[in-house]
Amino acid sequence: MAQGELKSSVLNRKRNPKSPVASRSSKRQKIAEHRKSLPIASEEERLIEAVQKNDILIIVGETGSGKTTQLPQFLFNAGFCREGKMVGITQPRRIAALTIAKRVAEECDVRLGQKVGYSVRFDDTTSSSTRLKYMTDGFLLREALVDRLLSRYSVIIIDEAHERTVHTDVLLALLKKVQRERSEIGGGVLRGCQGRKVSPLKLIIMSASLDARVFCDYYGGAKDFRVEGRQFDVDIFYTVHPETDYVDAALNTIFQIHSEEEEGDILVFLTGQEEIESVERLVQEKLKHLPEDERKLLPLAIFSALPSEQQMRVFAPAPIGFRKVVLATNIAETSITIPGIRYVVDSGVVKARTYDPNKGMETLDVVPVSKAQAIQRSGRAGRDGYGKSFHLYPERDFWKLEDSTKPEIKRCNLSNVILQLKALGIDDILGFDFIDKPSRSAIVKALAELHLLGALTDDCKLAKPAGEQMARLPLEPVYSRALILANQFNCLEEMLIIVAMLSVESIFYDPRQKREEARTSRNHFVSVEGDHLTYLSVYRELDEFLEERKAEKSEAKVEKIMRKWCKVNFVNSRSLKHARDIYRQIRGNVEQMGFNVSSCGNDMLEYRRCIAASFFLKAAQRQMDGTYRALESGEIVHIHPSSVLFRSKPECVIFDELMQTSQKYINNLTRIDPLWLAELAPHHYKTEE
Ligand SMILES: Nc1ncnc2c1ncn2[C@@H]1O[C@H](COP(=O)(O)OP(=O)(O)OP(=O)(O)O)[C@@H](O)[C@H]1O
Repeated sequence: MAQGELKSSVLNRKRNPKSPVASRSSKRQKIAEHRKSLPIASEEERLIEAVQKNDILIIVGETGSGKTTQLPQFLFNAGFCREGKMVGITQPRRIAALTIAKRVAEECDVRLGQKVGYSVRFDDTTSSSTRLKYMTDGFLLREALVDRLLSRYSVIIIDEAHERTVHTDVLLALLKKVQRERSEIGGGVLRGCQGRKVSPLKLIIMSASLDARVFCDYYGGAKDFRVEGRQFDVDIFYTVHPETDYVDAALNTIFQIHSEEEEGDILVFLTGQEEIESVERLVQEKLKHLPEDERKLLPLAIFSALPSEQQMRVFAPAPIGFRKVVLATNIAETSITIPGIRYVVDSGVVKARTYDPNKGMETLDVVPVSKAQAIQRSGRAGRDGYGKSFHLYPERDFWKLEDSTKPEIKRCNLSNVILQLKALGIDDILGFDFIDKPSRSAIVKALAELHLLGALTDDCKLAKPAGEQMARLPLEPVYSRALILANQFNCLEEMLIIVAMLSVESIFYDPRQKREEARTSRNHFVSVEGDHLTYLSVYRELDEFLEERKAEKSEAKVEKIMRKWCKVNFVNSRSLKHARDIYRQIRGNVEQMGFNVSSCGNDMLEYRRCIAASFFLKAAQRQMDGTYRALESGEIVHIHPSSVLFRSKPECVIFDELMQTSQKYINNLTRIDPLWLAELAPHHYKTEE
C-alpha cells in the first residue's frame, strides 16, 4: 500500500470518542491535570534551584504531595539526565519500586523499561534508554559492587528514609563517601567506569515523616526543604477506649464503613499472612448473613509472601458496584498508592522481626507501630479524593507511641551487609560512619560467622576468591557458600534448585477444606531424608513433566500446563514459577563466575553431605525428651509441624530456619549423620562433640 493511501485512510476514519486513540488522549489530559494539582507542582522551580545549589538536600513533605512520582520528572526536565546520566530512586520495598515506576511511565506516556524503569532482585526492566530508575535500596547497594562510584547516576534519591531499613542505612553512609570521592575527581574520566565522565553526585533524602534534623546533622548541616500541603484531606478517628481484640475491632470497623460511609475502598493494616487470611474468611462468612444488595464487598489480600502477580491484584479497580477491602501487612504502608482507597483502618500493631546474634535466632513479635508508621498508614488514604483514617486505639495512646521504628541495622543479621562492605573495600567495619551504629557484639558475631564460612581471611580481609564470589551472588552468604561447595561436591545443579526453592515462600498450597486430600496427593514427593529433598523432587518432577511436553512451544501453553500440574499436586504454582525464575538467574550468575553446573543425579548421599558441609552452623541434635538442641547456640527447639520430618524425628538434622513464634521452631530440614559435622567442618566441630 502506498504511504499516501494509508495516511488518508487514517485521516478519513471517523473519530470515535471511545476509540483507543481518544481514550488515551483523555487519559493523558487527566494525568496532566492531576500532576498540576499536586502540592509539589508549584514548587518545581524552587526545588530544582535547591538541588542545583546543594549537593545534599533533605526533603520532607506530606504523604501524597507528589515527592516520589514528580521530583524525578522535574530533575529530568531540568537536564539532570543529559549525556546518558540517570536519576536513581530507592524504595525499601519491591512492590513500591514496581508500582511507582509503572505510574511514572504512564505519566510520561512511555513504555515501562524505556525512559522509566525499575530494578529489583530477580526482576530488572531497565534498558540502555532508562533515565529514571526506581529500585530497591538493596539493588543499588549491589550495583555499587560493580560500579563503586555509581557513575551512571547524576542524582540519587533515597526515598522513605524514615523506614531505616538496613540497606538504606548502609547507603546513607556509602553515598556520603561516594559523593566525596566523586567531587574530588571533579568531572574527570575515571578508569573502571567504562570511560564515563564522573560528575559530582547530588544526593536527596526524602520522607513524609522524617525527623529531618537527624539527617541534616549526619550530613554536616545539610539543607532541608519542606513541601507544604497535601492534595486531599484525611480525617483521623480514634477509638474512645483501648480495644481488647484488634482483629475483632477491625472486622467491625470494616462493616461499619461498608454500611455507613459513602463509596470508596478500604485498606486495613494487620500483622501477617495468617491473620489476613483469617480476616478474609471472617469477612466472607459475615457477608453471607447480609441481604443480597449489601454483599458487594470484595476482600483482597496483600502480604510479602504472596507472589508479585497476586500482590498486583489489589491495584485493579473493584468490579462496578463493589467495594474493595484490601487486607495488608505493612508492605502497603509507605510509598504506594492503591487507587480507590478512601478509608484506612489501622490496627495499631505490626509484626517486627528481631535477630539475636548470640542465639542465631529470629523472633517475630507483634508490637505497637511507631508514630511515623501510623502517619504513613493514614497517608494511604486521601490520594485520589478526601479520606478517613480509623485508628483502633485511643488518641492518648497515639501520643505514647515511639516517634519512629528502631533502625533495622540494630536488629538484623549483619553478615550480608558486612560482606558487601568488605567487597566495597571498606575494611574497618567497627569504625564505619553508620548513622546509627549496630552493637559491637553484633558486628563481631557477623565477622566471626563470615570467617567460619570462608568469606574472610584470619585477619578479617575479604578471602579470594571465595569471599569475592560470595559477595557477587545476590544471596545470603550462607547460600552463596553452599553453591561454591556444591561445585566441589558435583551437585551444583541440585543446590541451585534448593536455594531457589528456599528463596520463595509457601511452596505447597493447603486449602483448609482439603488439607487431607492435599497431603495424600503430595505424598509421592516426600523424601524420608527431609524437606530439602522433598522440594528437589517437586522441582524435578515438574521439569520432567514439562520436558515430556516440550512440543508445546508457546510460553502461554507451557504455563497453562504447569498451572494444571500444580493444581493437581497442591503445589503453589506462582511460588514454583518464581523459584524457576530465580533458578535461571542464579544459574546465570554462577556460570558467569566460570562454574560448570554438574549434577549428582540420584546420589543423594553426596548431596546430603554437601548440605551438612554448607550449613554446619545450622545443625540440631535430638535430645532424650524428643526436643532438639541447636548445636551453635545451645537453644532448645522443636521441629515445625509442617516439616516432613515432624513425625520421624531423626537423630541429627540441618535446618534452614530457626524462628520463635509460639515456640522455638526449626524448619526446612535434612537428616544428616552427626559424624559428618566433624568430618566436613573440622574447623568448627571437634570429633568428641
Ligand atoms: N499508581 C498510581 N495510580 C494512581 N494515582 C497515583 C499512583 N501513584 C501515585 N498516584 C497519585 O500521585 C499522588 C502523589 O504520589 P507520590 O507517590 O508521588 O506522593 P508522595 O509525596 O511520594 O507520597 P508518599 O510520601 O506517601 O510516598 C498520589 O497521591 C496519587 O494521587
